[in-house]
Amino acid sequence: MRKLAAGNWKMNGTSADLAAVRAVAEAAPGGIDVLLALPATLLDRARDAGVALAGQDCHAAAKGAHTGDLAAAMLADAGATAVILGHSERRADHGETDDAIRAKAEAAVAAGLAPVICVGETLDQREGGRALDVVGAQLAGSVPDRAPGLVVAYEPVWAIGTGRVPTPDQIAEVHAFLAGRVPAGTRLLYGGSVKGSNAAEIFAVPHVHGALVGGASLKPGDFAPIMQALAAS
Ligand SMILES: O=C(CO)COP(=O)(O)O
Repeated sequence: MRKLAAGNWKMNGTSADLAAVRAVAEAAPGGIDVLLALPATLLDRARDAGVALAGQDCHAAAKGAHTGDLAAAMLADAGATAVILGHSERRADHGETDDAIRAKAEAAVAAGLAPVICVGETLDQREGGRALDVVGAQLAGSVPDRAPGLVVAYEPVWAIGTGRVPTPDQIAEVHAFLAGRVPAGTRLLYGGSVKGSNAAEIFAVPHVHGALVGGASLKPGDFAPIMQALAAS
């Protein structure tokens, strides 16, 4: 299975950052896939930068009266080949449910986009011993029956943007659990405070096929060592 280094720029990036997209493309080592989930406003302008692109959300409908939303086919038309769905920030900020995420994923598949579906427990849920129950329910509820190119990202909410990273054993437990529940060929990414300094340790964990990187994907100098660690893993 080809490994995948994915960057999630979240609500960051303007035309001034297109040079960073090109720099990531240039720094990408051979042998791994690299994917940047840019703000939708940059997708079309980055389509010739030499790196695969993803959206960060899409609507479940193909078109229509949904002010401010984007259809999966619009993202594909702008150059995306994948879309992140069900990120914990969207689950929290927009009240996205597993049902809604599954409907979006079905729309993404219909438009030819690979869905990158995020799951992950909060700190309360982990401390309550419910991490596997939570990610298992999110997975069962949000992954469609048919999803070519499916990627699942395990992103513990308490590790996102905090500098806190689960132990390799904690990541291994969740990834082994997910590996037993996803279709064959599904890549499993870890996300949450991945940096150049911890990437090699994370990529050595069984059933970790790459990373979904937030903050450290914004600067090519931070993302390059993560890509290199993945290529070397
Ligand atoms: O949410 C994330 C990627 O989707 C992770 O963000 P950080 O790498 O900034 O912790």
